Amino acid sequence: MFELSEQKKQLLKTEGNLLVLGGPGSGKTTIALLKAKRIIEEEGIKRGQVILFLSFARATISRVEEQVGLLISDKIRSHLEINTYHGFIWNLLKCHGYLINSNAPIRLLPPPEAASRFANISGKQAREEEKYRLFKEEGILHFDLFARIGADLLSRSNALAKVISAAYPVVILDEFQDTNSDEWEFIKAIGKRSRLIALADAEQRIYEFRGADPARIGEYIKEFHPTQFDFGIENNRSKDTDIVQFGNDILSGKNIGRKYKNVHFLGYPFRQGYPHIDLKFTVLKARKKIIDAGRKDWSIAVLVPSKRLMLEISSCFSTVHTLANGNVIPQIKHEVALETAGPSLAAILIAGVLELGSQKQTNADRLIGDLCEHIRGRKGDETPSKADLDFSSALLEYIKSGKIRGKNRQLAIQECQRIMSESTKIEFTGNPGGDWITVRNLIKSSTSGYLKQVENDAHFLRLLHKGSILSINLSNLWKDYGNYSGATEAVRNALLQEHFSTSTRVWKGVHVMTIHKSKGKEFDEVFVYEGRYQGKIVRHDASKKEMDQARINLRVAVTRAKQNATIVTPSDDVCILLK
Ligand SMILES: Nc1ncnc2c1ncn2[C@@H]1O[C@H](COP(=O)(O)OP(=O)(O)OP(=O)(O)O)[C@@H](O)[C@H]1O
Repeated sequence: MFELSEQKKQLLKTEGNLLVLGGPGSGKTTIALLKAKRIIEEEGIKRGQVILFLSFARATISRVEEQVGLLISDKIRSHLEINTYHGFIWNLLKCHGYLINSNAPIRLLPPPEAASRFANISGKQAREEEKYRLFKEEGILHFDLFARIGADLLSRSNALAKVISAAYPVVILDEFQDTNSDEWEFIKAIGKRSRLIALADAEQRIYEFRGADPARIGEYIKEFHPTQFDFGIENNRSKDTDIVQFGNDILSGKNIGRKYKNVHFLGYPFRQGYPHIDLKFTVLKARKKIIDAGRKDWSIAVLVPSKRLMLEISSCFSTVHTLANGNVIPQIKHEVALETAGPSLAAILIAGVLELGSQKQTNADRLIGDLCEHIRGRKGDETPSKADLDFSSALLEYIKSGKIRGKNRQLAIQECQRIMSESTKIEFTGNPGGDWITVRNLIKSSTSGYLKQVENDAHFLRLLHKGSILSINLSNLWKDYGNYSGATEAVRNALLQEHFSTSTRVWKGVHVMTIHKSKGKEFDEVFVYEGRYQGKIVRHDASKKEMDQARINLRVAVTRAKQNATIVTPSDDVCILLK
């Protein structure tokens, strides 16, 4: 079992609210779970009472679950709930939402549909107002409002707040430094009666853009008077390496000119036509070394500053390259955390064709409507381009007036009509996987770029594997009706379930993700990669604030490594934090 420092042993004995500070890998999550274990086993917890471990992201939860598996027996596991703010608050609202909104039941606005609905509302203020209006007037809840509405609920109903705190007497707050103002309001409300254990590292604050505030830890101290513990630079993740030291030195710039054990730097040259091939070689080499050493359950992460670079790397890893000298560079099997809006909206469109086609009905307007949703919402939180917005507005106008101008727009309409008509001629088989691909291929046959984009996005959907809930539900529809009537609803439900599911994901093999997504995770080998033209860790002309944020981001990235961290940067334009 783990050996604990005196300070950690002391923490286990301390009652009341706690603030647990410490650098990357200092053991904050681990000690919080051990504390939960002790509370459950020794301090006594009543039947039905649960310790809540609150995290921001589902991906972090799977990492925490891994640790729970090592530390906590199944017997006491039932007294521990690990959930996201979204998941926990949604459960509250499902049961008690009527207390703050008479539009019962409250309906959720899933992120992909929200993206499409908000596509042409510009300005933060206007978007916020529309979110509130939707909730107040129509009872439709945008995901961004969860924490604020949850806080409202607890502060308005004393009786409910008492019930919740009786059920959750202790709440552990993971990554507390990244708490935004709405989440803070929620914490203040629940902390009135429940004990709080906040885990934080101010220097891992990488969500300032979504409202994380440097003053938050101070506010917590003022409000809850916690007993404080600081594990400083204790390093349990990458023992006997200088990885944490390097991470800390990056913050002040002390790293320049120094060497660090197990921290490597690699410059890559410009290679016409093969932009990321050096990274690919490097990862292949690292993977081979691990496999040759007979290691099982290994993990490698490639962490990049931007989503666009992540997609480029993923596509490079998925390609078999043949070099000028005839050498063949194989694919690298990997996982990539893709934006889910595009694939989700593509799935809704495909389900619509499946649903109508299998009933021998055509309704091209519905397909055109689904195509508009996809065009407007496929980039998630990013606003679509003006061209895309204009295109989708023209199609929507066509649905109303039957009029459309412009070659590409007419083509999209004709293609929707053709696809609908062709879909009624398909002999569907009742095998959801096969029928899904038949529809996808029909869409692929389109000559309209916008429909091709749907087909492209649909490849990244991971909902329809054998045995999945969606696959079973579609099979059941077929059994009941002999067609796929209700397929769209089934897909929407599956997408929502996916959003709240906290099923454990195993972080093994090669992963490509943004630095932001890597927070709270750990991998054997980490490659932090920056692009040549875009996806820089920091721009040359960055402001002081941007530079400080980039230092924090780079520290988070390298300290995800257990064994080796390698920073890969263009050799003729080395990252300015390294020189
Ligand atoms: N006392 C200990 N002895 C040995 N290993 C430990 C100990 N505490 C934690 N570890 C291991 O060190 C790693 C990092 O621990 P943990 O995730 O708890 O740190 P953290 O402070 O939450 O990290 P971060 O802030 O980077 O997310 C984990 O693999 C964990 O199993």
